[in-house]
Amino acid sequence: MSVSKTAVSLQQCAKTFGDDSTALYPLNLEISGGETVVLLGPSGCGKTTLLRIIAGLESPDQGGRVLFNGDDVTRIPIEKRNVGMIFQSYALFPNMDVFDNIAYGLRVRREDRSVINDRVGEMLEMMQISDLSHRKIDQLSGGQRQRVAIARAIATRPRVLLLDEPLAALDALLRDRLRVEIDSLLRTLGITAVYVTHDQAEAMALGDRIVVMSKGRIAQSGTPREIYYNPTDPFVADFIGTLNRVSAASVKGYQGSTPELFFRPEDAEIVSADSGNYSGHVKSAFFLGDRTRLVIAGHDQAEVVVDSKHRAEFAIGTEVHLQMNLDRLIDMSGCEGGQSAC
Ligand SMILES: Nc1ncnc2c1ncn2[C@@H]1O[C@H](COP(=O)(O)OP(=O)(O)OP(=O)(O)O)[C@@H](O)[C@H]1O
Repeated sequence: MSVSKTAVSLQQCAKTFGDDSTALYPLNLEISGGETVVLLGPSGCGKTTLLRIIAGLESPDQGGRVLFNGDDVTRIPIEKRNVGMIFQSYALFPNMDVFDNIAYGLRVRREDRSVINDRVGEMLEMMQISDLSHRKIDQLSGGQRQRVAIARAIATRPRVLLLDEPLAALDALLRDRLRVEIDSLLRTLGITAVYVTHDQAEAMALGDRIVVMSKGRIAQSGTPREIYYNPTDPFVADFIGTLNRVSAASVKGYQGSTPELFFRPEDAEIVSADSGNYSGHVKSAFFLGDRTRLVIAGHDQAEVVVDSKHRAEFAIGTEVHLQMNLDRLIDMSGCEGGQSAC
């Protein structure tokens, strides 16, 4: 990532629909040039509303301001903000072919024919759809349509690219492939991007920074690693990945003073009966191919999730022993409201 000074700045942006439906409480967010910021959170937390405020499709409530490279664009409509948008639903023109869809924004700007031809050619090549140039949109697969939508959004070289769950409608394999391509595209072009998703894996893979939202507020903002290993908000701790919580007294060999210990599934392994520092019995087991995800009812009444790489099957009720890596415990002391709130 090559980031430069602030490209997008949201200042005290709030949004209330009608009299009392608050989608966003006043929030501040600075996005650097070239940075990919992922807005992550459950349905209804305000991600799309925030994206629409950046786009100019919604105005923030009185007092909120949106700045692009230091210029106040709060009152400037979407068509004059030079943003590119990509939605889950593609939003392509069905009566035009692929070439004309990609060329659309350039034509609106009255670019020269040669500029349009060159730029569309470049986009077709970049998205590997040159052979589809004269196909109609309804003759394309979902993945191909999304490639066209991406090409169309970046053809005008937008100041900010806004993506709202662009991969949500695609099957898992295609989603993975396009995610890799979007990542390399954003990095190659150095575009400032804001990407909305409720998919953690997508957020982790694509974000230089993840902004986790909850009920119209920013719960935490940080790099994927910061968010995963140092959650500072109870909601984030719960929402990102799986976090196990056991009583310290039930863990053999633990000598610290914390009453409860928190750890990720990957930081414990199933070991033989005479070893390990924690035990319980198998409550459920899900075979996932490369591993089996086990839910273990601990002897301290905790419910613990771990992954086994063993090929053996685990019958419900089997006694299992875990070795939890005590050097990799998640420190929840920074969690607002203390551990009891987490
Ligand atoms: N035009 C509108 N009128 C009234 N309420 C709205 C409007 N748009 C959004 N809301 C409300 O604002 C809240 C935030 O919606 P928003 O679409 O931003 O959430 P989201 O996090 O993007 O959710 P999802 O992941 O389901 O798309 C929701 O409670 C929603 O019902």
